[in-house]
Amino acid sequence: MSAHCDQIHQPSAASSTPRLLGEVIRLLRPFWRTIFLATAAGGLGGLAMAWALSIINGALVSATSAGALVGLAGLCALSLGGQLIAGIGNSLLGQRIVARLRQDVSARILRAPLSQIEQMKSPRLLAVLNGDVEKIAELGNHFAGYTTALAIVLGCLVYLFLLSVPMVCFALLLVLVGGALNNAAMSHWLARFDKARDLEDQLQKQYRAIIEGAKELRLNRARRLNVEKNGICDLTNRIAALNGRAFAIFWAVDTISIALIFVFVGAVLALRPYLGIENEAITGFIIVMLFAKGPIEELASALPVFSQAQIAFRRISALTATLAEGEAHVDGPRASLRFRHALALAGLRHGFSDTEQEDAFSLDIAHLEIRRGEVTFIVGGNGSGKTTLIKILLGLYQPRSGAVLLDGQLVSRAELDGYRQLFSGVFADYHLFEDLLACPGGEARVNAWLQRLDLAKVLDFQQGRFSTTDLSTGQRKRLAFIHAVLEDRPILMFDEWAADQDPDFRKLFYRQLLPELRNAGKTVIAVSHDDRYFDAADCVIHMSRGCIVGIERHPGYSAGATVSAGEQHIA
Ligand SMILES: Nc1ncnc2c1ncn2[C@@H]1O[C@H](COP(=O)(O)OP(=O)(O)OP(=O)(O)O)[C@@H](O)[C@H]1O
Repeated sequence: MSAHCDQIHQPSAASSTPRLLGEVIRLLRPFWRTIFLATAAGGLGGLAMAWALSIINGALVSATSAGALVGLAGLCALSLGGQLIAGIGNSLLGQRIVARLRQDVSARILRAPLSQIEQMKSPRLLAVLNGDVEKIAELGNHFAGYTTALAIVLGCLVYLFLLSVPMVCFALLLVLVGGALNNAAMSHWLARFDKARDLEDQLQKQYRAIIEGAKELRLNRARRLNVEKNGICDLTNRIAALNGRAFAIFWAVDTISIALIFVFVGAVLALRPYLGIENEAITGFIIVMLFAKGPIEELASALPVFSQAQIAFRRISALTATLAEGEAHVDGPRASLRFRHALALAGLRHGFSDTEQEDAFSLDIAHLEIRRGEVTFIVGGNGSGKTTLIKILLGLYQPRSGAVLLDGQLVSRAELDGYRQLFSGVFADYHLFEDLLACPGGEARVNAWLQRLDLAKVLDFQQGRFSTTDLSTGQRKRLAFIHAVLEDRPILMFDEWAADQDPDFRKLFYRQLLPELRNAGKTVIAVSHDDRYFDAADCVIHMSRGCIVGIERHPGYSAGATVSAGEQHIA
């Protein structure tokens, strides 16, 4: 165990945002073989197509030999084969990149400090996980088509070059004009896509409100109309208008670019007598230009998709940079810590605001000890800091200053994940999982608990899973209790667990379950507002405005007095 308190509790330094290009290279590097194969196959396919066009062009102006036809068939096969390999390769690549992005963002969220996740709020995280990654997936799905189109256009340019150098220069000039137009327009549509993406974060919040606030919104018509009109409708209309304008700019420029091809073809036809170029070259040009129009349009249509993917990638990159620090100890060697005597906090100070405002909440605890094998209640008014204290005790928040001590020794950063494994519990805003990862005592033990907490009639447990979590509020919390107990950790934490229970279960919790846990050698930390049961604790810590204002010990309290040996189920 480390002897340096500041090792644990220093807030991590903010990492600089990694450069976008670096991120792209990092993402693509593992797939370089697929990228190389798909690009080479696509390029070969495009060149073969251009060569085939040259044979078709030759055949139009002169007699066709059998050998030329066989060559044409071979080139068509090569072109199709190349396109097939490029298509499959790029599709697989796109999907693997999306899978990797999803894994990467999820892994960073899983490793981020809890305070960071709480600060970011779920709508922002969900917008990245769902919206932004989907935008990249969209690009991935179309990527094969784009690379094949690019290969065909490049192949056509090579063929045009072989036909007539001055005319290919003229064609390149048109490409440059088209490119410059697109480039100038791109900043306009990018700005609109970017603004629309900002609004997507707000839209996620509204989605959350209409799902999580379903009851309230049905009871309150004014609020429902407000969410519908000023929230959803307004935001979706603004997003649609921004995206619509961006696409309108794109289509205007796209039309001009395609018009340039017709201008070119028209100019060649009109100026044919004056150009002094052979007929074969002229027909070749026109065939190639008309043939390449499709792939050119496809490439142009890729620009907004690329722009949106670029914005999405920037968002993902910004999120991953924010979460980059992570909690290295989460992946460190598994230290199995033992809890023998007591947990303690010393010189602890924690707040949520970066500025030291006078009225900002601050938790200040000079010293606190939680003894092993005791039931400790943390009590106090709303907002007095009970849950914050719990999160620090469980190693979920890194306090601004001060130390968390396990059996008198500081818990180092490297040990923090191991330290957290000493606890299980039910938070006030708990999440209920449907499965049990481990089940010491087997199904029989789980079923006994379901019977005891009157849940056996509404669900059962088979093959490591509970049949449902669609239960009443009190039933869900009882199921969460079973999860916590079956994890068999030395310390159990309950944050206002009994608040949702009927009087019988409340009594069962305070008068039977807690004493049984205590008798089984467990340490229990419970946040409670049930003052009529405060006597069920060995120690009651009273909190007010972030400070401990009193510690009440009940030395005469004995669980054995309330639970007879025959009634003890937990041990
Ligand atoms: N994630 C957070 N970000 C900013 N402030 C927070 C956060 N969590 C809690 N607070 C603030 O910290 C203070 C203490 O909150 P805490 O949840 O610890 O109180 P509590 O004693 O558990 O209250 P209750 O009895 O209502 O559950 C409150 O004033 C609250 O506004």
